[in-house]
Amino acid sequence: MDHLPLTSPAAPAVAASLLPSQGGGRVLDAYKTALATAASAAAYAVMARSMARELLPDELRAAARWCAVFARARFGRGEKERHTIVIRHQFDTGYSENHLFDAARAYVATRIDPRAMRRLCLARSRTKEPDGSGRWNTLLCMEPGGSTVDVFGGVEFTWNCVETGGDDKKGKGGGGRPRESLEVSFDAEHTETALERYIPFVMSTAEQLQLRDRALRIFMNEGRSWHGINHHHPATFDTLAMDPVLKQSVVDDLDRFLKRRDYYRRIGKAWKRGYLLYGPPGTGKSSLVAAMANYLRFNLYDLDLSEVRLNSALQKLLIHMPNKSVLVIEDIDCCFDNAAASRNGLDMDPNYSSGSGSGSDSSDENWAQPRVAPPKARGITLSGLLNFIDGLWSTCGEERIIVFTTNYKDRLDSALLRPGRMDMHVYMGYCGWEAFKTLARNYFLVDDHKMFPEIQELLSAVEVTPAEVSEMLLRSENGDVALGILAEFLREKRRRGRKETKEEKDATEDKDEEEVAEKAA
Ligand SMILES: Nc1ncnc2c1ncn2[C@@H]1O[C@H](COP(=O)(O)OP(=O)(O)OP(=O)(O)O)[C@@H](O)[C@H]1O
Repeated sequence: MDHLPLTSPAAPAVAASLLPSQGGGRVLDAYKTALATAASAAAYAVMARSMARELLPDELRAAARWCAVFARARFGRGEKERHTIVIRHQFDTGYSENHLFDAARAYVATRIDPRAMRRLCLARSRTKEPDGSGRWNTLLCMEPGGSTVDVFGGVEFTWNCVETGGDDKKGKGGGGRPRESLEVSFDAEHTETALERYIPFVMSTAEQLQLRDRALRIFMNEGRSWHGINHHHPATFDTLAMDPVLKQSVVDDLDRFLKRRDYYRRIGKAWKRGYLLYGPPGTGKSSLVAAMANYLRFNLYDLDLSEVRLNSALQKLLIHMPNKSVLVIEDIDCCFDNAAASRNGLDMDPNYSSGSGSGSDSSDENWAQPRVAPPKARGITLSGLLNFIDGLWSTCGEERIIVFTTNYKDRLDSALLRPGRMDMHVYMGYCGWEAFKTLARNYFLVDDHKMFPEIQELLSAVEVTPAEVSEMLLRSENGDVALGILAEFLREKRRRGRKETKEEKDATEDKDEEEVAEKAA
């Protein structure tokens, strides 16, 4: 076999530099021999590669390639320095728990592939809520000796579960029992990423998981403190009957808010967001608040201002609200006393004409008529509340939502409607066709029905709240029957509406005639 020609452009230069002035003949020979040997080795390698390509099946070549990569990774790793962060279950004294260990364990549980583990530990614990109720948590953990790999920002982090100790010597607080640790290892060059980005990410992910799993609570004010009970309101954005575009815009707004911690810091604003929900009673304002709390997994703080007598009490309540919570003040239009009532020390405003009390009365068609008002806050003012929310309160906490609800947006103090005060105004209106379809799907799992065309037409002709529709749909478990009841209810509403319009028209005509007669007389 012929040797390959020596075509390397470097060769003549190298050869020239090797040419000594005397005895150069032997050196030159040796150089030529070396080059010829190298060239033939290269030629053999090329030939072997092309033979392998022809003779070996694809699978075998892929396996060989994998072995090469594995060997490189395995033996190459030895060359790289590895660093390890040890997260002990307990500190050395053995008395205090290491919360980072719990966070890491919860995080690693989400990264374990059970199929890749020969031994797994399954733990179930019951957490006691302050109201005495219990909650079960199930966690998949690694057993000592277990290992799993996580990739973050392109960097590989290897988690190991390690058990140490376990001898009979009763260490201080350790009781001689083995101690479990989680260790995370990575290439030394990624130490900064590990400490500054990965570990904070592990902790925030664990916090999110904990938020997701925790039982939500609703707190109500009594005197100067909050009292909470578990919050099981079933409303979610899926069950809420409202205009789909508006619903999506509320969800998007909440999502944006959650992601904007750094943004709020950068622009120097408190990380809070205000929503004003308005519309007739029974249109779902309270349900929307519950859906928001369920969506965010935030606890609800339902502030009854009639219980608050002094500004100092209000401030104490607000300061004691933790982060990640929703503050709701319902019927804000009737929370603050007017000056006259204040002077008289009255709790009730006889001229009150809000349609809503503390709960909703869906069948009340006279919601705009005068009623007995709920007690009002005395000693505190709306501007005092708003100033506190915008001022001190916003500096002592973050990630908070404030919701005000009202049946009468037009009666609200201009201070509340000022741009920048309530970030989003959401109108909760009468039940439209899309909202009805959500209710029908919720109640009877139907997307279509022979009665739908008539109901659609009736809904466009009458004003009916989602609460009224829900009430009709609840009257029977049989969808055909319930939709029939609803259609009859809507027909009756339309009949009454027409009659009232006719009576009003007749009355106006009578009045006009009377006036004409009087003028003629
Ligand atoms: N948009 C809606 N979607 C689903 N259910 C609704 C909706 N609106 C009302 N409901 C039903 O009616 C009940 C009362 O509604 P909700 O209390 O949310 O209305 P509201 O507008 O807050 O009334 P109020 O102004 O009187 O406080 C809810 O528990 C729910 O069953």
